[in-house]
Amino acid sequence: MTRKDMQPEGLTEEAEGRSAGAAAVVVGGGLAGVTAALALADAGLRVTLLEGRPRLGGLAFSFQRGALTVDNGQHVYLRCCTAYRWFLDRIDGAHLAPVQERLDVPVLDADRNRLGRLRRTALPVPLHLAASLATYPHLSVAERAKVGRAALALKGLDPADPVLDGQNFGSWLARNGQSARAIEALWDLVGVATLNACAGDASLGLAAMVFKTGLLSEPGAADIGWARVPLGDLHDTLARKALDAAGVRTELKARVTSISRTDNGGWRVEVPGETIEAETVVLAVPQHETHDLLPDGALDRPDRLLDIDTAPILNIHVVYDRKVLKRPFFAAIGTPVQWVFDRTEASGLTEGQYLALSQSNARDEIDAPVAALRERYLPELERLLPAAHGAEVRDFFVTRERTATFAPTPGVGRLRPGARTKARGLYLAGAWTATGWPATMEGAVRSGISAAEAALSALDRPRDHLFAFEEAAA
Ligand SMILES: Cc1cc2nc3c(=O)[nH]c(=O)nc-3n(C[C@H](O)[C@H](O)[C@H](O)COP(=O)(O)OP(=O)(O)OC[C@H]3O[C@@H](n4cnc5c(N)ncnc54)[C@H](O)[C@@H]3O)c2cc1C
Repeated sequence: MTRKDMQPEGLTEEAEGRSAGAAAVVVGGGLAGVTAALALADAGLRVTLLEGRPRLGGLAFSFQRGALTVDNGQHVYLRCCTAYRWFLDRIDGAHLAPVQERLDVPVLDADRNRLGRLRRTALPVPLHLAASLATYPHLSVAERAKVGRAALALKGLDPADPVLDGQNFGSWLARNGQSARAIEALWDLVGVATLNACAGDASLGLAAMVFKTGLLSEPGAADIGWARVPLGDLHDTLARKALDAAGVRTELKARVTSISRTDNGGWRVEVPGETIEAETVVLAVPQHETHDLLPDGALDRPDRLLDIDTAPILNIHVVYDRKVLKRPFFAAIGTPVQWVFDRTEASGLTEGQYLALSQSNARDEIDAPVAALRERYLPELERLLPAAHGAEVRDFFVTRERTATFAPTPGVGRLRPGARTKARGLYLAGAWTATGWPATMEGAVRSGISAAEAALSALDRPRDHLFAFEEAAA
């Protein structure tokens, strides 16, 4: 195959000048696709990134609502999310989404009107959480002791064990002496936000992955990081800047309609108005879109992709005329409210306070009318935040992500394919692929790196520049 055969059509002279070598097309400009595109370009490939929407960032994006810049959903990550942190560094955005110095989560019990803290010390694992657990007011002394024992039992599990994937986390917690209260006030408090499912609906393998890595790998592993700017500043603006600098040709509003083999064994990628040929294709779109675009024979059981269910996340946005919350965020129990973040500064609001409520595992409410959500949540916020009494609500709106994550149900692990397919030169990426992680930004970035690694290895290209999971996590 000649080099000309492999050149994307319509490349500007400038882009052509910057890029050299084999051509790759990445389909999907979420975190997985952007990561794959950067990693391939950094290895010297001539990369075209095709994104159907008018922006990059996929499921983690921002939009304008009048003067307010709103994130579609509050996103956090943990210090143990080493690949996402690498990504932030790579796009020069780490300083805009810093990690708290030490894990510190205020937990408000609405029924008992009590504040607890989940904090860590600098002591080694598992002592780093011992003091906090010993004084956690939302659990009885007996429950705290049992939580400690369950945490140690969890430490002995291997999240990659396929047997665990088929088991139910809720049943495991019950078998390990966890009360309904301990599940609500601790396990689900963390688990629902990270897995997007309650313990009773989650795979033990994925839950073990989250709790082992987050709470039991290193003292600082669960320190929380979040963007102090709109998500779009990171995942769209800075990502685009990095892609441009790496010589990637990025096309927005370019929805791929088909991927097929060329006569010379490469790939033909169709977008309305253009056909692009390439030796390597990374398909970094959600599982259902992957199923629709996947060429015949690429996976043994493509229909299995359709069995990977999705789970919704609801975000409720409230703008008050005054400050009602002093902390940057808190979690709540004894109320439908889950996690609440102060987004005032990030959104550009200059007067009053803007709170974003992140409601995971939101199947029951994802389609509820705004008026019903308003009636339900404003009184709950007043119960949690006394300063909200008498404050004027200047704006109340919701964002609904019906397919926010894949559902981490028991058995989902065997449905998730890896980066390699049976079709030479075609690779899969996306948070839903077999990363070992739940659907997270970390999983998305890892999947993009895995796809690039597989592609570069097949092309016999250097891979030293790629983020190395284990080393960086150590
Ligand atoms: C409300 C919400 C809150 C969340 N909270 C957190 C959190 O706190 N922490 C965390 O780590 N994760 C969180 N997540 C999950 C995280 O956002 C996702 O796991 C991650 O962004 C997925 O990235 P991705 O690249 O795998 O997929 P996507 O973001 O889905 O990207 C796929 C891209 O492919 C594009 N595409 C689809 N079809 C085509 C086509 N035919 N042609 C071209 N392009 C196409 C889509 O437009 C999209 O941009 C949250 C998600 C949501 C929705």
